Amino acid sequence: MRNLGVAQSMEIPTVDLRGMAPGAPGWEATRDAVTASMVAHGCVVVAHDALGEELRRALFDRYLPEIFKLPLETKQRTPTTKGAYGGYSRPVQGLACERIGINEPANGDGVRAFADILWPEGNPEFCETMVSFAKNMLKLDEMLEALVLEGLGVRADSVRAHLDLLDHGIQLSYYGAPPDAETSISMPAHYDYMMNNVIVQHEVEGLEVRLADGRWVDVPPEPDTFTFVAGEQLRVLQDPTPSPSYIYTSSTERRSQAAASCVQVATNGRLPACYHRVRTPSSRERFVVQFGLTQKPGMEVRALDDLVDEEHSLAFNPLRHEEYFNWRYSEEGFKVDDALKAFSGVEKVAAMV
Ligand SMILES: O=C(O)CCC(=O)C(=O)O
Ligand SMILES: [Fe+2]
Repeated sequence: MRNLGVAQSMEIPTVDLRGMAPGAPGWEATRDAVTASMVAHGCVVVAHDALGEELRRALFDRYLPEIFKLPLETKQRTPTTKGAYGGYSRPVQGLACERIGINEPANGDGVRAFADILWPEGNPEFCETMVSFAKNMLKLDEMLEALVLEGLGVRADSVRAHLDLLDHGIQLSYYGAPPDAETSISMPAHYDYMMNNVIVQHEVEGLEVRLADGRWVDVPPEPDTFTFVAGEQLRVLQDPTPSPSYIYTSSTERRSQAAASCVQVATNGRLPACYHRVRTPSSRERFVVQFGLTQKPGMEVRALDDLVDEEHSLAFNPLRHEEYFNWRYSEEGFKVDDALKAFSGVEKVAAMV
C-alpha cells in the first residue's frame, strides 16, 4: 500500500445524460462516449438529474448521519437478505467504513422492512425518499447498462433479458478519518463484487480510479455526477469479521494486473472491471451511497449471445457467482494471476510460480 502513486487531476470526461432516452437526439453519440470510457477504464462518469437538490439534502444531510448515529445493536438488526448488498458491516482492518445495505429498494418492501427496524414507530417520509431515489437510480443504472451493451453491439431485446436477470440494491457508507494519515487511504484498491455499481459521492473527495496505463485519477464529488463502475465480486467487504483484510495482500495487487470480472463473462471479455480505491487527504468524514445491480442469486452469469461471433470466440464458460467467489479467495485461487480465466476461461492459464 506504500507504493501509492499520486492521483492526477480529473482525466475521465463526464458524459451528460440529462434528458437522454433511447432514440432521443444524441443517443448514438452518448452511447459511443459511454462505451468508449467503459472499454478504456471499466467506468464512466455521467451527469444526470437522478438526485435533485432536495433528495440530495434529505439523503446526505439528514438520513445518512441519522442512521449511522443509531446504536450498533439497532444497525446490526437490519435485514441481511441475499442480493446486491447484505445487511450491516462494521469497519474491518484497513477498511475504515461502516456500511448498511437495503435490498430491492425500488419496490418499497425492502425499504419498509429496513425502516421498521430502525424506527419501530414508522418513518414514511424516509421510505418515500428512499423509494423515489431508488427508482431514479434504477432507471439511470438500466440506461447505462443499455448504453454500454448497445454500444458493444447487443440488441435491445437481449439487453432487456439481461436486465431481467439482475437484482438491485442500495448501500449506504460512512467513513471516518482515514486510518493511516500518511496514505490517506480509507479503502484499498479493489474490484467491486457487483455486475455494476453506481457511486454517488457528496462534497468530500475520495474515489480514485486506476487507468489502463497504471495512473491513478481522482473523481471529484461534483453534484449531479455519478460514477458507473464495472464490477467483479467483492462480497467479502460485507463480511463483518476482521479476517477479510487478507484480500488486500500483495497477491490481490498482483492480480489487479489481470482485469477479472463477471462483466467480462457477460460481455465476453470486452469490458475490464474497474480498479478503484478511496483516498481522502482532507481527512473529513464522508458519506457515500451506492446503487448496484448483481446477478439474481443462483443464476448463472454467461456471455450475451450477441457478443460471441467469429471475430470474438467465447472467452469464458458460464459461472455462478457463489462458486467463483469461493474459489477465487481459496488457497488455490490465490496461486493464479488471472483467477477468472483460470476458473472459467475457455483457454486456461497456467498457475503462477
Ligand atoms: O466510497 C467510494 O467512493 C467508493 C466505495 C467503494 O469503492 C466500495 O464500497 O466498493
Ligand atoms: Fe468499490
